Amino acid sequence: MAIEVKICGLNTDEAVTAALEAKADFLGFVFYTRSPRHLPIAEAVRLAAAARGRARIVALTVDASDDFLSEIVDRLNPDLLQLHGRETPARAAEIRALTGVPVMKALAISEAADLAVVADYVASVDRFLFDAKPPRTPQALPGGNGVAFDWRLLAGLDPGRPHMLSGGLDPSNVARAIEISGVGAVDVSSGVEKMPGEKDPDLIRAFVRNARAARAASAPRRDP
Ligand SMILES: O=C(O)c1ccccc1N[C@@H]1O[C@H](COP(=O)(O)O)[C@@H](O)[C@H]1O
Repeated sequence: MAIEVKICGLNTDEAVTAALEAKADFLGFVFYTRSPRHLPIAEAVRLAAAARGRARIVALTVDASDDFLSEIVDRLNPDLLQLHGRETPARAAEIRALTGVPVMKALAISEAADLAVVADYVASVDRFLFDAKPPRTPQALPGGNGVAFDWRLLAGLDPGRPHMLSGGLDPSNVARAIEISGVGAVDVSSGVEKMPGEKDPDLIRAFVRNARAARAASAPRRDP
């Protein structure tokens, strides 16, 4: 079964076109003002128009308010909300009920014990995204830092929901990451950039190609 690929932090027509032509499955738009990939909602709506029906549209938020989430959903109509902050299981369930949009909760992983919280979230979310813990520096973002974790921690894991791997992936390591972790879906942001916030169409194409060429170790769960 084909590996699913999400390209996150898209902010130009050129990058959206590259992701769509490469047949990425998910296109991510970042709504977090501290990120170099942050977009005003109107610009995300414009960029996403080309993607609708060709790839799933993902809105990434970090501890967003009800008002902000409602505005994103009303205007962008995303297929998936990526919750990349400190949202609790109760808050994730609340967001899903408020918006009616499936949610993907990002969990920060550095050791096996970090996976214990999966059980707390499983009833409240539709997908998991396993990302590295951010560096302990004042300028570090909750994600998008280009930092990897030990992919072996995910080998053989069934979190009860479809899951994606992210954190420090790039065209040179994505196939190995898939083979070691056994995941059926991967997500990338900084690994397909020339500099923070500036996507490279060639790297986007190479990432999707190399992910699809990987030998998946396990049959991935599908949908939403
Ligand atoms: O990309 C961002 O700017 C971002 C900001 C805040 C939270 C998450 C963010 N991105 C997500 O982080 C992971 C890993 O990114 P990277 O490939 O290591 O750069 C990825 O899931 C992005 O969706």
